Amino acid sequence: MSITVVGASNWDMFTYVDTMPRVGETIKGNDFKVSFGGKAANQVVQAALLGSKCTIITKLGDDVSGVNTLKNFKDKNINCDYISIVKDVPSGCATIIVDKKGDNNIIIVGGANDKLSVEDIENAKSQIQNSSLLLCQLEVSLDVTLKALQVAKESKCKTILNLTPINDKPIVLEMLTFTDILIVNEIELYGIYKSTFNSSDAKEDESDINELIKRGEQLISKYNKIENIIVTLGGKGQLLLCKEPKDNCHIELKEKVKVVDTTGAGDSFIGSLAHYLTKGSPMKQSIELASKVASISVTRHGTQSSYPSLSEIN
Ligand SMILES: Nc1ncnc2c1ncn2[C@@H]1O[C@H](COP(=O)(O)OP(=O)(O)OP(=O)(O)O)[C@@H](O)[C@H]1O
Repeated sequence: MSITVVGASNWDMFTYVDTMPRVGETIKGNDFKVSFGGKAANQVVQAALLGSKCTIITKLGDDVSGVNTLKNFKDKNINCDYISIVKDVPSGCATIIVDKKGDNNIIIVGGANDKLSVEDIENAKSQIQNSSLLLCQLEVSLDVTLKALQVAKESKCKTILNLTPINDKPIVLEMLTFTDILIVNEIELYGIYKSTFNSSDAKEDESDINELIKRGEQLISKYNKIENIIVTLGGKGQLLLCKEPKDNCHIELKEKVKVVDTTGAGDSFIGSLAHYLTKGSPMKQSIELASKVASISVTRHGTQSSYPSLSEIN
């Protein structure tokens, strides 16, 4: 029972300022923090913290952040056999400037993540096909993600696609023909609905649950392979959409928590969901358990640093 995650690892650098610098201006900042990021990295770390046997297929640069990221994966007992180090290329990184109002400017450099190739997936074919679950997002080249999903579906390995960052290229629609479980937030659901049905439909109310269910149902009947669509709704829980509309449900959060920082909550939820599904829990129960983990993560600062481990879940 193992999980393989394909995608990006990043080094997130946060600089805190009173006000954003203007072009050409040099200012003094108030604080600086670094943290591990990248959706694939976050998701695999959360699943591993809960005790799953995990592998990540990713690329790192030949630099200090690459060394630290590799150590972080090893410390979490994640299989690093399919991580390669790229010479003369930086590790993926995000420079995030946050002002005192909480507004931010973000610059993402793909670096080594952009070097992950279809050939890397071919080399990891047996790893993917011997896994119970493959987890992908859209942060690396889209042909790499498509290849990973295709390789998985040549075997019994289940596939989860987290459709973020949303992308309207036709290759993304092709991915949905190799996806068992699709995970989106409200905005991503509307995005994929529009590109699937070529629709410029004006009604796009992200808070209208019935409207979200309607769009999800149309998507699930369009793509035969998809068994479930899960729509994450932040503090409002999740929607679970199934092949049989009578099984659709809105899973509300069991208890209210004191929210400190929701960064990376989506990845905590997905990594946990992968963990509970591979342990054999039914879908609805897996969502409830994963939601509990993600709601602990929002009560703490940071991304991976906010993720609870098994011993903290009661
Ligand atoms: N305010 C909150 N209170 C409790 N739990 C929350 C809250 N916000 C998020 N969560 C938990 O985290 C899960 C994922 O959150 P969200 O819907 O914001 O994902 P996302 O939009 O994909 O987020 P991200 O920006 O992290 O990618 C939710 O389904 C829920 O379980």
